[in-house]
Amino acid sequence: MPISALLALEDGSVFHGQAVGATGETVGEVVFNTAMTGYQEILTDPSYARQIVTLTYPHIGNTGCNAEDEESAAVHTAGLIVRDVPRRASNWRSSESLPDYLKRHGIVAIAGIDTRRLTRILRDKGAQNGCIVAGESIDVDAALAKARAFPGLNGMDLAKVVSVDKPYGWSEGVYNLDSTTFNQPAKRFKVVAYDFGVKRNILRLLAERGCEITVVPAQTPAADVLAMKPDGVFLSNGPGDPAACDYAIAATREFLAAKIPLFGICLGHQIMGAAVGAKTLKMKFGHHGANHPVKDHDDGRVLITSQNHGFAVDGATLPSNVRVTHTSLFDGSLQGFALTDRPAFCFQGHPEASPGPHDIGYLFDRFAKLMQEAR
Ligand SMILES: NC(=O)CC[C@H](N)C(=O)O
Repeated sequence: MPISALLALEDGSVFHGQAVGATGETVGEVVFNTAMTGYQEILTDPSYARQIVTLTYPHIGNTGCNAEDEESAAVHTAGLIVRDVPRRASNWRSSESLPDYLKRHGIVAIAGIDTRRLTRILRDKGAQNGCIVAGESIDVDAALAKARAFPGLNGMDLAKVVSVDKPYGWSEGVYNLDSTTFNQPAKRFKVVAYDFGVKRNILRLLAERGCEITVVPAQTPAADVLAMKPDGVFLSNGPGDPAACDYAIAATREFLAAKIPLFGICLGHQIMGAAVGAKTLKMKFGHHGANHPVKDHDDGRVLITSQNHGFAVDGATLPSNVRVTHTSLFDGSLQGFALTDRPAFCFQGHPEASPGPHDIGYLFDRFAKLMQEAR
């Protein structure tokens, strides 16, 4: 007999389904992601902390789970919602089924609900706070009350929560063709990467460009980083509200003043936006998927990108020493900018996403070029 599960949203919607992960309960902000593959990368992306993800693609778990596709050492999503988990996983790399993987990581998940209805609610009303309960006895009213009691992500500083305690080094490049060992590229640049919830493939793509990387905790003061005399500083992706990361915004201002090459991705982009004086805002339902068209204003190309953000930098509030480099063709929102008087630029989407489109991977080359030119 399957174990029952329930999803309750703050707007009063209730969905009945079956448990496909751990039993228990979880609360968070419910968001939808339109990627057809990459569920394991999504689950282990620290940017999803305190968020419950529903996938719009109906069959999730087809290729099972493996040890290589993890974007961090833990599952960070607060919960998972899917339409259907296939009974058998089939892939040569699969070492565990998705339900077993979720149970082993203690992640509460629900399947068998109408994810199209759920996604329409999230599109119409905006991301909703929600609660999943999985187990033998479920109290609907208690689940609704828990969904409503979740404070929401506005004002929540989660970067320092998911970050590391101590600095560590990273030198692995991308996977070799055997898919289990890594390339070890020659090192040309010393880079300090702030871990606000960094994904491993970002570090791999930096290493692939010749970066010898020291990953540092989110609250590392800029003076400590500058004392390491890096060629460049990287600001990572991460969960929560960028405006709450005052320590990171202050550090970024110091890096800008020092004219050190600077590259930010997603939360890092938002932190750079706040550092130059722009406002950040909460989007209605955000961008979460692997097929988002983005225009590069330098050459007019349209690039397909991976995205995962619920906050954004308000393009109307950028100062005059900023050049907009990328715009979303879904909603016209700001996707990237560069400073005109500093070697600093950033991107809102995920140029490293794997699996996912590689169109925007040239941004890593741009960072390497900035560091080369600064020598
Ligand atoms: N992927 C990220 O870095 C997300 C940034 C931020 N937490 C947001 O939701 O917009």
